[in-house]
Amino acid sequence: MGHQLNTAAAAAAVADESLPPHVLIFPLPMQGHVNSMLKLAELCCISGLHVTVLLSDYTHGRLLRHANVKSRFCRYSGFRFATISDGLPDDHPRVGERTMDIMMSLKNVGESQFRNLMVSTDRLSKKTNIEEEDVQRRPVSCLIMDGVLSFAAVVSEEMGIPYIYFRTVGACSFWANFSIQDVIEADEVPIRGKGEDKVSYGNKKEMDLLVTSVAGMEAFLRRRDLPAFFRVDDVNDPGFQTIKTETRRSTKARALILNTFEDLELPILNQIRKHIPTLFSIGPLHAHLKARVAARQSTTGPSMSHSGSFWEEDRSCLDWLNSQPPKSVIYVSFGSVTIMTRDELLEFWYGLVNSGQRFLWVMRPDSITGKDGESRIPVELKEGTKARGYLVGWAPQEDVLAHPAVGGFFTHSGWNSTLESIFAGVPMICWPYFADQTINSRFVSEVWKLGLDMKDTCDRVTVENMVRDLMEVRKDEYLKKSDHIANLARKAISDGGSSYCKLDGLIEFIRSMIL
Ligand SMILES: O=c1ccn([C@@H]2O[C@H](COP(=O)(O)OP(=O)(O)O[C@H]3O[C@H](CO)[C@@H](O)[C@H](O)[C@H]3O)[C@@H](O)[C@H]2O)c(=O)[nH]1
Ligand SMILES: C[C@H]1CC[C@@H]2C(C(=O)O)=CO[C@@H](O)[C@@H]21
Repeated sequence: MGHQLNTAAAAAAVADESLPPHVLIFPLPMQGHVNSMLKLAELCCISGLHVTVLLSDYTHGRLLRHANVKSRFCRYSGFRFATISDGLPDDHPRVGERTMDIMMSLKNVGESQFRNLMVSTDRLSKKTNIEEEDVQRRPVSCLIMDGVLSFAAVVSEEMGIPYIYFRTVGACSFWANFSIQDVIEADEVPIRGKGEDKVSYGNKKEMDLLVTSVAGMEAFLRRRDLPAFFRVDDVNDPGFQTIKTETRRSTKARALILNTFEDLELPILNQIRKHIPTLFSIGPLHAHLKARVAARQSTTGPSMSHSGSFWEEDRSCLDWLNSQPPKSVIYVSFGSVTIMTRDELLEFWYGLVNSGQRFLWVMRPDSITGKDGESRIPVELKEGTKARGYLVGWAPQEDVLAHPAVGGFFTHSGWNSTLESIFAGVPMICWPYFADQTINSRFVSEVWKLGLDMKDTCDRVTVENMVRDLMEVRKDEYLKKSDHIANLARKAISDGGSSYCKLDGLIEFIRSMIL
């Protein structure tokens, strides 16, 4: 009997060894983070790894309702989701300023849930509560976690699981956050003299001063361009402090993944590499995934979209775009988190209509504060929109940006939107709302020269002038520059390109962790 048991154990051990590495991917449960981490998850599946993606129950529900995640991932037998709670009630808005609650709440409730899940499933080698099929997999051999969820690193260290950080923002924002202590010591925050609201935050003269303490950005980074986390009255602000410590903790991980490419952010990546030498820049992930899927298509059948949307995509806008002239439409979308007042909405709307340009505008159902019905929309806006505009609640954004009729993007400068626009060769007008967006927009306008930065203003005349500038007056100049950088992005994800090679390197790195 003893011998039989030993033989069974030995057989299981042999079976285990032949199993692929098992990666646990754990994004902050927000649209922008889940989008890019699901792309990485699919790339890992394509490379033959077993993958578990850990989401909040809330986010998982949104994906099941509105995205094709079931059909998208059922092609990979080693893939599955697991869930925990984000600690917020279902009716919490999870948008606007209250988005920070997601990170802060998970910080409080995440660690014990994560530990329980890992222990009760023997590091996810056993079936979880939401799983339908039981697939044999080894215990998690590597954790790839969002770079702001360091409580997961604590559990990982306890269990001896190697971990890698994936920060879903650009290198520019990561590096500014990494430099927070230097900026505080140089007395460049807090900004003294406050404006009355978010748009007019800070004393204008101080906000326009150059920041001297973020290495490599001295020539162009103004205080108003620092990630919006810096907009605090007190440097001990809990959100600001959390961003500082989470970012600094990245040095403890085995490696850092960024969704960017070498030709886009090389000088900043080199700054980061002085502190974190093992850095995999593997983006733009949305395009990288498409390229790798296309490369294996001949053996695996027809292509499928890679939607991870939390809202239903309204594809009718693609039909509308089909009937518009080439590069004539400005696409307007402020991502999944931005909210605006009714006054701001009207300023944008007048500006767009008065510019005389065609526009496709994503008005997310939960994005207007104090909304009180369509009846109060002035008739000239209704008519201008009927003549040259199209409104949707949520769009298939990657397809929209790739459409030949789109010639500009009015964006909030979320990092995914920025990369998607760069890859599609579409120039931008930036109206950053919070977080990393304020620095992304500075890089778009001053470093890459791909468009205009409208930060800290919101009036119809500025909107009208900027839309005209982008779509008419300086159209050729911006298109030429955008085309050049789009080519570099294409090169990065092609066979032998920087992101392509670094992704192969990352997969090898993960494989080496089970030896
Ligand atoms: O109608 C729409 C609008 C957006 N998207 C997609 O939604 C994602 C939005 O991501 P992003 O542009 O990064 O903006 P946020 O949703 O605001 O993302 C959060 O996460 C990002 C990554 O960390 C940060 O850069 C942002 O500041 C933060 O707000 C993109 O992939 C878009 O393609 C759609 O599919 N349809
Ligand atoms: C809600 C924000 C907390 C941190 C995230 C972030 C980052 O720098 O990683 C940027 O903006 C938001 O996506 C997140």
